[in-house]
Amino acid sequence: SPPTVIVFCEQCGSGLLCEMECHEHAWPFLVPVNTKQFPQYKKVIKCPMDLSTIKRKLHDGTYKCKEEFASDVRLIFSNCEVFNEDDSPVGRAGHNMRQFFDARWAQL
Ligand SMILES: Cc1ncccc1N[C@H]1CCCS(=O)(=O)C1
Repeated sequence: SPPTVIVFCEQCGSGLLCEMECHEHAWPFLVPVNTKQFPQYKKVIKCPMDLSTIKRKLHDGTYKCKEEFASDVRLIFSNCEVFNEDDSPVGRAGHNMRQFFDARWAQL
């Protein structure tokens, strides 16, 4: 990736990812959803995404631009809205984390 993207990934992406990983409401999104625990998930959610996968992609230099990083983050939250009721622990965590991300992203 071009230097600007590398700088973003190292300085902002990884920092923002860290802030999300340690966020109080990140617990549902830290690792891929366990499809043995949630057998329907694989069928319903065509593009699973989670924070550990984004971390690996960031580290591997997969993101060509910071918007690609942002769209994977937002994919976590859109998947969450598809599978979880708004008024559920995971559903509420998803809304909370999306609001956190949107606010931090706007500050970059
Ligand atoms: C993000 C998500 N969407 C749908 C179902 C489950 C999850 N996350 C799980 C992660 C492990 C703990 S849990 O099993 O309570 C919730």
